[in-house]
Amino acid sequence: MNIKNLAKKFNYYQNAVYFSSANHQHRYFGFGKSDEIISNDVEEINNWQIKQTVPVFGGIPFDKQHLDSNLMNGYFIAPQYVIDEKTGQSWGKIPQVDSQIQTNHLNKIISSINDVNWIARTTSPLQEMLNDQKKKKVVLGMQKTINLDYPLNLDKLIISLNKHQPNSYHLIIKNNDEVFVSATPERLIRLNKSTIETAAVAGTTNRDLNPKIDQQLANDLKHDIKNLHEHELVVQEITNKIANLAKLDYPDEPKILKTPQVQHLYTPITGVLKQQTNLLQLVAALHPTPALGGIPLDWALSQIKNTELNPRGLFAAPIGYVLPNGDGEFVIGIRSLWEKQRTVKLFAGAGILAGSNLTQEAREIKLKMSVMEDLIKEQLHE
Ligand SMILES: C=C(O[C@@H]1C=C(C(=O)O)C=C[C@H]1O)C(=O)O
Repeated sequence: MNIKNLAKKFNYYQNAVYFSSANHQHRYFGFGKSDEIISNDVEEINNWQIKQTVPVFGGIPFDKQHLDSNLMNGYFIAPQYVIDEKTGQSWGKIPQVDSQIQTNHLNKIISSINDVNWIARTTSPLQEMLNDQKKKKVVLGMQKTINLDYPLNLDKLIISLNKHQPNSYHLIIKNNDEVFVSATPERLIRLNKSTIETAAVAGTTNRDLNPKIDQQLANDLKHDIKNLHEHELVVQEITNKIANLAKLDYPDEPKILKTPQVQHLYTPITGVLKQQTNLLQLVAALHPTPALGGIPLDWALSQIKNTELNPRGLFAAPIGYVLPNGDGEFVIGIRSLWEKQRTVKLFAGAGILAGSNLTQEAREIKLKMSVMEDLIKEQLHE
C-alpha cells in the first residue's frame, strides 16, 4: 500500500497514528484501537507497553498541569493494525472502518488569536539571568489559537508534510475529535538493541533563498558566541544525564541542521548501553533537555509555568513509538499543533540566555510557528 492510500484511511478511523523518521527509513501508519492508556507516569506506561503485541504510539506531557484533553495530559495507543510503509512489515489485523468520518471541505479560518505581551512577560526571567550567573538558560514559548470552519483534513496534511517538511520527523496522533501533529527536526532518543542515538539541537538562525547568503548565515551561526554557548549547554546536559547509562560518542564541534524555515546548530550523539535500559527509562532520564527546559532545571520550569499563558501538554514533550521488541524512537514535539474539534493551538519557543535580544527571539518563534501555519494554509484552498 502506498502513502496516499494509507493517508486516506485517516478519514475512516476515529483512531489513527502516523510516524515518519527524518531519514525516511520508517514510515508507520496505525489504525483502530486495541488498547490505550491516559497517563503521565513513565513506569505505568512502561508496564502497559510491555503487554502490547503491536507498536504503541504516544507522548509523555511536558508538564503536569491540567488540560481538558484526552491527548495532551499523556496518551499512548496500541492500534489494531500497524504497517511500516517503508519496509512492508505489519502487526495485527486491519479493522473494520468506523465510517466515512470526513469529506474534503475547503476550510476557512474563522478567527486567529496571537499570544500577547510575550516580550513584557519574558523580561523578568531575562533580568533574573542578568542578575545571577547560575541561571543560564530558559526556553520560553508562545501559543497561538486558530478557529477553523471544519476539522483539519489529515489525509491532505500527511501529503503536505512529506512535500514541505521532507527532512523532519512527522508524527500525527488522532484520538476521536483530537489530533496532535508535529514536524520536528529534533530526536530525543532512538534505541536499536543496545545502540542509542540522541542529539543536541539548539542555536538557530534564518534561511535565505540565495544559497551564498544561506551559507554565510550558517557560517555565522557556527561562530556566534551566544548560540555556541546555548548549544554547548545542551550537549553537556544531555551527555551528563546519560553518561552512567551508555558509552557515548559525539563530534567536538556542532554541524548545521537545515529545515525549510530555519537552520540549527546540531550535535549527533551516539552510544552503546552499559546495562540493559528500556526506551521509556531513557526518555525519562533525558527529558526535559535544556533544548526545551533550561538550566538550572527547577528554576527554568518555574519560569516556564509563570511566563507562558497555557500549559504545554505534549508541546515540547517526548512523542514517539515503541515496538513490541522494545526498540523505538522518541522525538521532541515542537513545530506542532493540537486540534480539538475545530480549535487549533500552535506552539513554538526559543532559548533565552542572559545575552538574548527578546525582539529577535520573538521573530524566531514566529518563524518556527510558520511550519504548522503554512500546512494549515494549504487546507484553505485546493
Ligand atoms: C522550542 C523550539 O525549538 C527549540 C529551540 C531552539 C533554539 O532556541 O535555538 C532550537 C531548536 C529547539 O530545540 C521550537 O521549535 O518551538
